[in-house]
Amino acid sequence: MKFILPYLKKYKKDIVWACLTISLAAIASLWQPKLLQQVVQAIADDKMGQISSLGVELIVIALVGLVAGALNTMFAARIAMGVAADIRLNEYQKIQQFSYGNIEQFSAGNLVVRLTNDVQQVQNMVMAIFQTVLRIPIIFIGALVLALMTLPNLWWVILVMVILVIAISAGVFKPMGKFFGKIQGLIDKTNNLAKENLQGARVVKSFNQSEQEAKRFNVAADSLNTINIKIGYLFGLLMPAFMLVGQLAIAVSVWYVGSHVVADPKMLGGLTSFVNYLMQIMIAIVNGGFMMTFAARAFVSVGRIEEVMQTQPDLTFKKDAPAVKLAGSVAFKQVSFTYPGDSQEVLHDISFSVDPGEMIGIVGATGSGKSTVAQLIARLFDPSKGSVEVGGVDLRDVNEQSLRQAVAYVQQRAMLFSGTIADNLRQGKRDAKLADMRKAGSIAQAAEFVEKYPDSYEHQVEERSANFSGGQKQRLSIARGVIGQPAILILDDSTSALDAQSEKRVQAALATDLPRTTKFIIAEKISSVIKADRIFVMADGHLVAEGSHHALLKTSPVYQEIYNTQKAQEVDVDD
Ligand SMILES: Nc1ncnc2c1ncn2[C@@H]1O[C@H](COP(=O)(O)OP(=O)(O)OP(=O)(O)O)[C@@H](O)[C@H]1O
Repeated sequence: MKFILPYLKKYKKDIVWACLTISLAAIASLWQPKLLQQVVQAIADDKMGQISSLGVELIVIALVGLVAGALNTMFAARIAMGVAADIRLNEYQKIQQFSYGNIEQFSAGNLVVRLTNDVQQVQNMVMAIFQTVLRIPIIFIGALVLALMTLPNLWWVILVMVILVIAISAGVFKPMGKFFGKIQGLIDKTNNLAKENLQGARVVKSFNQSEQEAKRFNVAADSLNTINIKIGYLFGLLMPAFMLVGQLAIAVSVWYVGSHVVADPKMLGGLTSFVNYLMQIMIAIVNGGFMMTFAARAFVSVGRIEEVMQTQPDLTFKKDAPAVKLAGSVAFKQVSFTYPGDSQEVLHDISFSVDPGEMIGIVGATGSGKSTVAQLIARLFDPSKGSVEVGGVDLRDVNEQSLRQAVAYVQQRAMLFSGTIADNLRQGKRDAKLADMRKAGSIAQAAEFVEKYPDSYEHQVEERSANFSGGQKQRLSIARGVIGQPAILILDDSTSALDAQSEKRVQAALATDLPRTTKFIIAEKISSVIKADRIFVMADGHLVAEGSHHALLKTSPVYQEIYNTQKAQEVDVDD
């Protein structure tokens, strides 16, 4: 609750209105039995003249209750949806501040559930507070007092009924609350399985894994089903048990009134409202039980959202760092690195320095640390030991905007966002004009297919860029990388899906059009880096050699081995 209170402040007026309308609706439903009692009494006393005015009163009260109830739903919905939207926005903004490491720590799927499903649970709870919870004490106390005032001799019927209803509620709602808690986790699991399966639909189909996947999904869905069935059983028990208690209370009341009505004829009218109040008391207790299980589920979600909000980004940029135009030099000073949450160091004591405009190739076996080096230059992580400098500035002291303008990192897995091609290119240069896009498209060899579309750069990119081939996606992400003419461009295996001819054309265009840009070309194939000024050779997280292709062939056994293996595989090494 402490977490939600600040969010409620904004909706003070709606809260006042919600409280007023819910009170009015509750009072109306307490009033109705009294009027009914008077109607019955009028019939018993043969005072038919009173019936029509009582009828009008009944209709007015019912209408007041109806309108108040409808207005209350409107105010409660406004508060609940407003609070949920504010929490969602704050949580989203918080996630935006997260480092890559923070996001990996939670996992992207988990964060999505915390942003959607968990916020929905909080929204449901806020709605319930202003629609139901406030009504419970008014109805409970009001109906109790009015029932006692109506037939005071039957106080013991009320007491026994309340004790029985509370006992049943405690017995049923406690396990139900536990089951609801488990449901949240199981929904996460089935969602994740379905998401993974659908995203990997091609792999599932090509490896004929549909049956296997269906079995995996069935196991999770069965657990969810089992819990839902258990909840169903509890509900199945709950309603008849309450009904039994209610009917017994009514039967006892009728029997009691029946045996005393001759002595006190007014008891007959009282019986109708007494029975009604008994039901209202029972429903108030049952609703209280429901609200408690509901709240238990919502509190789990509040905890999960709070966890996100309280997580400190493990990588922040100095707010007072001056914005400068960073030069294209890069220096690693005794850099070692361990991924957050891992214990194994993946880069060991790496030092090098690169001058502006140099073209650096990075080669090495898979898992040798090439991409990790790239991620440290782009400051997706900070080194565990040592320092990384760009343009002579330690990245821990750099201005974020300056770094993002200076370094363009085209990642191994091309990732485009839904929207248009132009929207994606503008991520690399906010105010990019058509001419900039054409230039970038031509460097990345993307113009040849983009400009064939009738809508050219306004062509739509579907969700997960499903309407582009792997090579097209790579070309577009290279175009996004070069469009801002960065001081440093990192191509992390970004041409792996391009044919040899296109790759050569990209490299030639980079050399002519971005001559002053420092380029890091990470590649599996030596042919991709053969023209680099220097090639860095990585092995098991160490920088084991550096030099030109010819020099390395003479001096580096690791490089020779890579070269010979690729040559043996008849990879076209254009020597
Ligand atoms: N996000 C991560 N969390 C934990 N460990 C990671 C992460 N990314 C990479 N690693 C580990 O760090 C080491 C270096 O990985 P890196 O991706 O830098 O290698 P690479 O040389 O680029 O490989 P490849 O050529 O296959 O892309 C590997 O052992 C890898 O398992």
